[in-house]
Amino acid sequence: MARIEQPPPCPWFGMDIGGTLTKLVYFEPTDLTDDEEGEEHETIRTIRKYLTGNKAYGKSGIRDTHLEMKNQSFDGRTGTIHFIRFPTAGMGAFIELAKAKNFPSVAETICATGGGAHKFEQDFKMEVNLSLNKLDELDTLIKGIHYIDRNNPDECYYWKHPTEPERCEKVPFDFRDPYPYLVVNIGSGVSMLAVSSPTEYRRVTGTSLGGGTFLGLCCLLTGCETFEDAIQLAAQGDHHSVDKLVKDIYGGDYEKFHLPGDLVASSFGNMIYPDKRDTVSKCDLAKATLVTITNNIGSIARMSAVNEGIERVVFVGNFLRVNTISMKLLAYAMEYWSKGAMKALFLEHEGYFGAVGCLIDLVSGGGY
Ligand SMILES: Nc1ncnc2c1ncn2[C@@H]1O[C@H](COP(=O)(O)OP(=O)(O)OP(=O)(O)O)[C@@H](O)[C@H]1O
Ligand SMILES: CC(C)(CO)[C@@H](O)C(=O)NCCC(=O)O
Repeated sequence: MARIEQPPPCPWFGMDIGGTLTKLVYFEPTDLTDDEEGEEHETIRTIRKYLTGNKAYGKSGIRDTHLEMKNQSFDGRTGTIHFIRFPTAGMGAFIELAKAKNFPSVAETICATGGGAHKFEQDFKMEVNLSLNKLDELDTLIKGIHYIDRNNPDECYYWKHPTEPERCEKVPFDFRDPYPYLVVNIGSGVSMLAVSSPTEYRRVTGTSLGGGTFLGLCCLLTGCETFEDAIQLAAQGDHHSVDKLVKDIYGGDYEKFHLPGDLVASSFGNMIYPDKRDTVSKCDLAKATLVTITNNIGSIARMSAVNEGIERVVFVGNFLRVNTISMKLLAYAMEYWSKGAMKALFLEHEGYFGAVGCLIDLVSGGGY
């Protein structure tokens, strides 16, 4: 049953504590009158100024200013939603900051989702005396997708001509009547959900070969340290020398079953040969890792969509951040293997939907 209550007083946050990244969304009221600003609790003012005045927080916190949503209205208040992320490994420092900024004097509870809402619940209680109102990560993901899509006209898009660099373009997609659709959430691991209405969905399947696998393998194979570096290496690499292709096995196409010679027959299959291992570069290994993980996800997504009788597949999650290579690969693979029947769709706010779903739950008293 929906819980319909008044939202608590500001500040309003939603937090998604994932296996790799924590996503924090913050609603900044922008309609405060001078009087209200004067009366604002000092701690709220400090938090507001700190969060909205910076783009970087400590060593690894980032505010994604390009995603900011202005003129959002909740409970008679108008304001801006801000999008902030930091590595979950830094949760200790975040808890310290909440303590230092005296957060518990203005909020007793934070709405939180993701595995970390469970894992860190006791730490929040013991260290800062904050209770976590735990929400399910997939419920909030769907809620967040529906809220943002309805409130940001340019949210949904697809890639047209994904394999032709000169003609390839990002095209807006009208997502007003999307049901049924499949959500493929590529985080550390991958969850796939069949969504049949604004309130009904089912987790169809998942795979542990996800964004965490890409980054973990890249760190091992190339010595890189960050996701951004891994993606940059991949952008300069060529996977064809790492993978064994159909033409490496057939000498050309496998005609009977229409498998073109350039198709990957065996990911990393050429790395069994010492001479090939000696000639591949770090960039090639990064690209091969990216292509392997992406194609595997695309393949499971396509089979799940076929099983569910679904044609629209929406890919989200931070694995797609600054990662047009994977988006274009997914766009091509979905279209090619479904003979044009399926479409790969993408959303601008990539990894933030769970955190937004939490915020919406908070401000709507669970009744949204
Ligand atoms: N700055 C970054 N640091 C680390 N990983 C990043 C970064 N940017 C993008 N990524 C990619 O995003 C993935 C994490 O995505 P996301 O935040 O959606 O998942 P999560 O919530 O941490 O994981 P899960 O949902 O499985 O608990 C990483 O595994 C990595 O592939
Ligand atoms: C465990 C979660 C749901 C945490 O977000 C995610 O990482 C995931 O869906 N992993 C894949 C698990 C599997 O279905 O094999």
